[in-house]
Amino acid sequence: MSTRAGFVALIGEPNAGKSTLLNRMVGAKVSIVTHKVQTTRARIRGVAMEGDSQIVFVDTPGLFQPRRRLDRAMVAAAWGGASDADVIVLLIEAHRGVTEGVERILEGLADVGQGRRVALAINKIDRVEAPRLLALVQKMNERFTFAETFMISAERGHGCDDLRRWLAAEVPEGPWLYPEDQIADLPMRMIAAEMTREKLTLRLHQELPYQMTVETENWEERKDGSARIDQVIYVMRDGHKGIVLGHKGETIKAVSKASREELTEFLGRRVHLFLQVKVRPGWLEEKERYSEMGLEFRDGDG
Ligand SMILES: Nc1nc2c(ncn2[C@@H]2O[C@H](COP(=O)(O)OP(=O)(O)OP(=O)(O)O)[C@@H](O)[C@H]2O)c(=O)[nH]1
Repeated sequence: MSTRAGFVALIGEPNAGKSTLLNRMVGAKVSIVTHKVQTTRARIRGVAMEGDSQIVFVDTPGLFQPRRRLDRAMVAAAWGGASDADVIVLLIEAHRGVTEGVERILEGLADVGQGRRVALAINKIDRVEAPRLLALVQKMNERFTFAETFMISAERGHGCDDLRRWLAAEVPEGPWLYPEDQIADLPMRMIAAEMTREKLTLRLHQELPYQMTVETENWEERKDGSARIDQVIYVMRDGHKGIVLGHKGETIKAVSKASREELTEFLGRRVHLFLQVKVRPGWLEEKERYSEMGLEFRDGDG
């Protein structure tokens, strides 16, 4: 059996229906709530299995929420997740057509999308009549050479299976990136890590060592209905460790408490959260390796 696996960046304006589509693709409810903090990190939104293919969806936060001063470097960084992905899916809304936001994305694609597979998915087709839809398909394809165009309704499911099958065939041949038994709780692990990261960011402000990552190492469902979550905060240098721990461990304690409270509310049950800080000097190299796959920090994060 030859397996396939790869990264798919789902891009589109806010409200285009990315979350709805993702839930369809992944087949489970995945919602990321920590959008308060602007990071340019490509994070994993979910993993879909289709036949022998593993499709890992990443998103590119910050891309479509222009900041007051959005310089070139930030735009480039924000596109990072998309430019590292094997396939890009641009999601637009049928009834809104080529909006200003879509124009901006098309401009970005002219750079980033060159030489890579980009699919167009026109969503919310339930909201328009066929002639208007076809005109939009034509207009968009005149603007960019899409590898394929899909007309879908993420909410009702139309066209979603076709899109998933197409993506499954597009991702490169290779071993799966996640063990099958971890896929189900992967989004939750990511969300939990993101929550802790957010608390660290809020707590440390400018002091935050940007070369830092949080990983959920272990997630255990306990018989009493609570969850035990072990996370590791990786920093680059010993000095950073001190910053994260804080005076007498005050910072890490406060972060742990805040993150635990949010997780408890999010999960609707008791959470035991264990945080550890580890120095991982080799992380930068790993970071580069990972970012090739659209996985980790981009420079300019934070
Ligand atoms: N009519 C219609 N509405 C849809 C469809 N797909 C999504 N929606 C609605 O569009 C709205 C936005 O969907 P989301 O999935 O939250 O959009 P998003 O792109 O993830 O939005 P952000 O998180 O803001 O980036 C929701 O109210 C959905 O119910 C569709 O196929 N048809």
